[in-house]
Amino acid sequence: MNLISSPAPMNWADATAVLFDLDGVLTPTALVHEQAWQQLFDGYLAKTGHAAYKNSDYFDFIDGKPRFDGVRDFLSSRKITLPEGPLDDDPAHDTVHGLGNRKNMVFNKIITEDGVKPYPGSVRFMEEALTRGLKLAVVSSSRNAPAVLKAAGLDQYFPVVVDGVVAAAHGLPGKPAHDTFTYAAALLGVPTQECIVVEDAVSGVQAGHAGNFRAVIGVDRGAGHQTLLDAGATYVVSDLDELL
Ligand SMILES: O=P(O)(O)OC[C@H]1O[C@@H](O)[C@H](O)[C@@H](O)[C@@H]1O
Repeated sequence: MNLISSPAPMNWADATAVLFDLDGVLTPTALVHEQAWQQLFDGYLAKTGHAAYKNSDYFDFIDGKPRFDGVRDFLSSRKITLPEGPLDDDPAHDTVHGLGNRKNMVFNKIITEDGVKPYPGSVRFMEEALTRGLKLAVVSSSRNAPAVLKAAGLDQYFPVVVDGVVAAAHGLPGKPAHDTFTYAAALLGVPTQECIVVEDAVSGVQAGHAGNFRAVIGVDRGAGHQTLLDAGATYVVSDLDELL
């Protein structure tokens, strides 16, 4: 068990890049994902007569994973097996892809109506990294990452974005596997040992821990400090502002 508490200020020595998760790290959109998943499974479970969805289901089975892995892992926690269906399956269909696409409609409706404002502390941390000459990448499970970055006005900061679409196109396994972070480091041309990973989800912290990275900063937006430490975070903060 890792019990190191957060250093303040941040020790940037020997780091040349920061690999940021997006939803829940740079933008509060993890909450929108959480809400969209809840709406999806509230409807599906009530219709099919299963026990109701719990808040903890998101953190236990879905948080930080690629969309369809989230569907599969939640369904298997309830011992429900559904056909996969085609990737672009009709959101009305009760298949893995149909359910995932149904959730995506809810997510996009909320983002379109409400817009996206980044966490101010994360923007300050990102700017500090840039001032120090570090390279930046976003590594997100989400297929919506480019649209969310644009809506938040952050797209120009990130020359490398490894999202759910890029991962699928290159056959990279999603978080908790480290491969998407490792791929982003390669695209930046930086050795993984010089990269700092920043993550809010257990699956994302596990991904950072599984790779050979310099440090994994856990940002606790609801997963729990100790849970993130146990998943392999080097240290955990409530907001990246604490490190400046
Ligand atoms: O459905 P999308 O937008 O492709 O992405 C799914 C996942 O994207 C991640 O970034 C979120 O942290 C997850 O919790 C979410 O479920």
